[in-house]
Amino acid sequence: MSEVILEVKNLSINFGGLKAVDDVSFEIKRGEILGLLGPNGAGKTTCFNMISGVYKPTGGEILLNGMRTNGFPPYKMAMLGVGRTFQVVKPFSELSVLDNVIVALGMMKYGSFRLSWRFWNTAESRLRAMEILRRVGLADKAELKAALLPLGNLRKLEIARALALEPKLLLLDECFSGLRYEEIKATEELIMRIREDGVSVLFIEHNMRVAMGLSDRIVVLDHGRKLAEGLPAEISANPAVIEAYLGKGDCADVAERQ
Ligand SMILES: Nc1ncnc2c1ncn2[C@@H]1O[C@H](COP(=O)(O)OP(=O)(O)OP(=O)(O)O)[C@@H](O)[C@H]1O
Repeated sequence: MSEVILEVKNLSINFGGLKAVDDVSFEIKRGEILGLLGPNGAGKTTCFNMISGVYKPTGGEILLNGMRTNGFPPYKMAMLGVGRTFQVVKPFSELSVLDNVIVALGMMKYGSFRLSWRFWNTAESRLRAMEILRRVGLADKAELKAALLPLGNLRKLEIARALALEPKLLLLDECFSGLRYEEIKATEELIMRIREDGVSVLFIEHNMRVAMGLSDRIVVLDHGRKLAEGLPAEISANPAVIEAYLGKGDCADVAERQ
């Protein structure tokens, strides 16, 4: 587990006078699960937006497999192996679960939704999409309209669509949010299986128990800056982390774990 997939060096972005991300550095190795934590407004999603090409950093560097990708557009980052899910799930709700994955496969092949219709309904695309749905545990829902799925399955569909891009790095933005206990367990197992396939996972999570249990390492942001980095046990015992959370009345169970 020593090959570095993503390196973020002194990453910064300003929105007007606000330093939303300020001099943040960390790296992720192949097959590693890294938790990105921090109170509301800490800059976590903004980091995702820079890594996935939505925002261009105003300072610092993003290196994917050693290649500088600052300012690359999202489709290019997807082609280079950065898959992503969103805090708010965004399936094509009128399409079936299977067709949602087929569209994502077309994106992988053609780089645009406009052209991905070419991939539609080929035997190859259906087979591949079913394989991905089996991987995430949604094969029996393939023909259902996405709009009919409950949140837990919608989040699995988001992960399926990201997997269609055959990512080397998967960014998961609060993929446990709103899930029931059994759904959380199933999603944790899914992420562990994804990692076993050699994919690196960077995930944003507010639920401390989930973050501590799933992460190999954790990076904590606060007010755009890196507050701490370490093993889950080190993070849960870190006074600065406890203060950042308790100060905001958030995630009090960091302290409980000591
Ligand atoms: N496009 C933007 N324009 C202006 N300010 C922004 C923009 N995107 C994010 N911000 C600001 O940057 C800061 C960091 O936001 P971000 O969404 O990255 O935080 P977060 O850690 O993901 O928070 P949460 O846990 O609530 O999702 C916030 O103050 C936010 O209002």
